[in-house]
Amino acid sequence: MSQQKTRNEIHWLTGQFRDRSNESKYRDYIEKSVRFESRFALIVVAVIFGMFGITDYNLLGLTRDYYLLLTMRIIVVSSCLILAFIIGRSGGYARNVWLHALPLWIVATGIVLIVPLRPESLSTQVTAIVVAIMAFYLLIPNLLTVAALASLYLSISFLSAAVAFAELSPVATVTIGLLIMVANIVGYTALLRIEFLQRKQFALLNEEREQNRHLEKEITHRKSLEERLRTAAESDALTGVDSRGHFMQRAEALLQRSRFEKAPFCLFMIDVDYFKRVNDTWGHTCGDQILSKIAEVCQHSLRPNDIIGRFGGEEFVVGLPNTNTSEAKAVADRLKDNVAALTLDGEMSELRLSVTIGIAVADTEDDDLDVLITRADNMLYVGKREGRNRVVI
Ligand SMILES: Nc1nc2c(ncn2[C@@H]2O[C@H](COP(=O)(O)OP(=O)(O)OP(=O)(O)O)[C@@H](O)[C@H]2O)c(=O)[nH]1
Repeated sequence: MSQQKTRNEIHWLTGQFRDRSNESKYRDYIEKSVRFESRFALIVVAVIFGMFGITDYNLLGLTRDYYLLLTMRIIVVSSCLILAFIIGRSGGYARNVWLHALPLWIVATGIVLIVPLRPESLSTQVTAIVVAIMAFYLLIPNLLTVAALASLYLSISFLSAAVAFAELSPVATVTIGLLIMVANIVGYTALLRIEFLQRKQFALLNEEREQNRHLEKEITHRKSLEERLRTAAESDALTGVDSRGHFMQRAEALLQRSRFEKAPFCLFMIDVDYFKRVNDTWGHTCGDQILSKIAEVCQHSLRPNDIIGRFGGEEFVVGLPNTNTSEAKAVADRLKDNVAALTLDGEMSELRLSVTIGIAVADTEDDDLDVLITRADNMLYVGKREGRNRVVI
């Protein structure tokens, strides 16, 4: 936060960000509008500056001085128009600041050159100077430092030209000097304030964008965390089938629906035979791998609408909506055969696996999920007692 504060610090004298990269970003940000405004302002300045040629003619007639003034005005006007065109196309405010400074210096030189050619109209020119200083600061979009330097150049050159060519008295020199100074102070202060406020607004906008980006990242992170938590809660970590809790929820919903639709519903309890031996012989890690393989085989032996969950240990539970007794028997046989056909790699290739399956069919409206599970469990134990590797209904 304090790093951001330092980055957004504005120099009290220049009205620019102390941080160069931030200042450069700000100039890039305003470049488009500055280009447009500069072009517009330069065209207006060129037109006004050119129009004063009419007053030159009225005062001087077709004299040598008039032609000199006219030449100077044509140079200033065409320079402004050319620069307006260039700035409009490629006036990068961040890198080509000189391009924005150049018209100010050209216009300032043009104004100063009027003094030796029309010294008798000095009072009008003083007014024009004050207006020009204000325009430099406030109307022509520019950096405070650029505007201030050009204004200073205009002020000092004008005053020197006035003293040299218009034979100013010391009192008049001081009065005009003070007037120009005040114009500079007012212009400088006003532009400093504008620069300051605009950069503050830019900094606030950036802060807001940064916070939004941060928030978006946080939301994405939380969403993925939520998703991971949900998956972890809903599925069994080892086998990837439904966790017991999630299976119970889904099975309950399927059972209700079957009742509503008056459709049959079956439930399997599946238990891997002699799994303790597997663990004892090959170790728990191999036991885990085998369990997840069996779960995979079971899943692939079921139909898309059937659901399977891990009930605990080496026991799985399956819910079969829209399934009658004979269909359930067929599915269970297929599942049992697929497990029996399962071959493992390496040292365990000789190992033959089998499962015993107990089936319960929802008969009456009163058969709830727990009743079905108990009944399927009983069938499972019958199967175990009768020698395992079988399906019992
Ligand atoms: N590797 C592994 N073993 C498990 C896991 N959960 C339970 N078991 C083991 O499964 C075995 C179950 O043994 P028993 O309940 O005696 O049953 P069984 O040996 O399969 O014999 P029957 O079910 O009677 O055919 C135990 O040794 C448990 O430790 C598991 O997540 N991973």
